[in-house]
Amino acid sequence: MIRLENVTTTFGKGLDQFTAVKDVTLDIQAGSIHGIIGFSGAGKSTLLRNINLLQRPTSGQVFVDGVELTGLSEGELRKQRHEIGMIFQHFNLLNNRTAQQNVELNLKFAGVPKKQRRERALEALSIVDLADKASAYPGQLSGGQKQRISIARALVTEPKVLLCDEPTSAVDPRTTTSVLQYLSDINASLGITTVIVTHEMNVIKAIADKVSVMEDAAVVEEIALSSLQEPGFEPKTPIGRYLISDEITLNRQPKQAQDLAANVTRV
Ligand SMILES: Nc1ncnc2c1ncn2[C@@H]1O[C@H](COP(=O)(O)OP(=O)(O)OP(=O)(O)O)[C@@H](O)[C@H]1O
Repeated sequence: MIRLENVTTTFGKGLDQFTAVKDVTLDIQAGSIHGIIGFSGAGKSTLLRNINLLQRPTSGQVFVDGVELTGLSEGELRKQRHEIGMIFQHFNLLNNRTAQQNVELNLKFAGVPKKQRRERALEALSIVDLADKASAYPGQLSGGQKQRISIARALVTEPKVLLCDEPTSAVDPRTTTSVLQYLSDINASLGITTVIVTHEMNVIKAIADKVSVMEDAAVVEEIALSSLQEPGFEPKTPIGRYLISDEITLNRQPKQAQDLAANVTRV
């Protein structure tokens, strides 16, 4: 569904030039949840933003659902971006618009007639159980609720791909579980290919099928979460081993989000 070929992204010029993503080739399967993990500054967010060309790579190719985004004109790219939703650490909601208006904006940008926007926005809000907060302003909502509004906004154009940039970094642990549960449910029910950037291994262990480990702008290792259950399995790289063993959650099952569901309080 998503293929990056030899993607490199540099910032600045001359002596100030800095490579944030170095020659990354990556395949992400349709319908999967794919994590990108690494320490601060490893290049995770830049790589994620390379997928929808929010950050255009300096070189290399990006394919989403068979379309080479790096080969499109700006106009074609704008259309294609409706296939790719995105959520952010700090939600990026407009504070002077209601939840519903925030969600409707994406439909407006997608050229959906006004009459249909209200109904579709309410449908998207009901996926995250927030139809009753349609008239609330972001300032009246909790962090978890704001992230759910931003998930509804991302889903409203019925994208095939959902990009999540540190979606749980600004919320508390219980809300983290709730947000991950919604992302997991949405992936399962709508089949949306989901890519999650995080520096928290417990997020990856809870929700991802595979994880790309980044270090110094490169993807140094890819780990299928199911392999953590194989006796004797060890990540190949020191950073992979560190990240996997970093958390006190080593004995957790991948896809444990379902197991956690029983204890989740929706917030
Ligand atoms: N627009 C930009 N201009 C210049 N440098 C940038 C820009 N965006 C990112 N960088 C640099 O590229 C490197 C990678 O940044 P990026 O945000 O992708 O890392 P990250 O792994 O997501 O880090 P974090 O976990 O702290 O968000 C950093 O050193 C950052 O300062």
